[in-house]
Amino acid sequence: MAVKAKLENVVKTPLPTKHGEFILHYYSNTLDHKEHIALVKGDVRDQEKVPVRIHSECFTGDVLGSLRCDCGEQLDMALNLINQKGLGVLIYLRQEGRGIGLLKKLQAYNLQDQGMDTVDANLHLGYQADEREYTIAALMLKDLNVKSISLITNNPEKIDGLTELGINVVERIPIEVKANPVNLGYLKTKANKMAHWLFQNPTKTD
Ligand SMILES: Nc1nc2c(ncn2[C@@H]2O[C@H](COP(=O)(O)OP(=O)(O)OP(=O)(O)O)[C@@H](O)[C@H]2O)c(=O)[nH]1
Ligand SMILES: [Zn+2]
Repeated sequence: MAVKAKLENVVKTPLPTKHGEFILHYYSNTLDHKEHIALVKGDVRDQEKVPVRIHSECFTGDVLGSLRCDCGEQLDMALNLINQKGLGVLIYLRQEGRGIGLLKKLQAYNLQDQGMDTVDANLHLGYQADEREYTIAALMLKDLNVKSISLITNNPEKIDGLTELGINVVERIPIEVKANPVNLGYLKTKANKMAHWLFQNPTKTD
């Protein structure tokens, strides 16, 4: 696929975090002009099977600790995993609400409180279940010169999307957090309607 967007690695700076030391790479781009970030651990250049997490922004989960979803815990888990391995990349993509934005996601939450699931709420608002795409993530991985990746995900669409964009995904690392009473229905919908690899270990179901 021909990608016309231009991406520039504008700033790199060390970032010590509670999960360990990373180098933060700030990117600008001509596709959506948003501030996408890569947190890089170790020298990933020309490496095979680099652990990569592509995290989609979730203000409510990542910043506020919302229990409605699994995003915040997945973010912590992914950074810990990459730190432990001493090598890897966490890409923080500004695709809030599976690409529909914060306002629409909050409206979707209200629809879910009226009985819709996370997929039907998106459809009701006039969107696809998932509006995300991964061109910018693929360009960032190309800029970082990783040869092949082990993608940290439960989402088959992410693997397909990146592969179509020319990223060599050679392995998957699961990232399943323990469900809580608030997000259990949401996670079951992701498993049943969005084909996420969740609840596959019988000891993890309710
Ligand atoms: N529209 C909408 N977006 C949501 C909802 N709950 C979480 N999100 C967003 O979903 C995105 C995260 O998607 P997930 O499906 O949890 O995870 P994923 O990144 O596709 O898959 P994994 O790699 O397996 O974690 C973030 O952008 C969240 O803001 C919801 O009910 N509706
Ligand atoms: Zn979330």
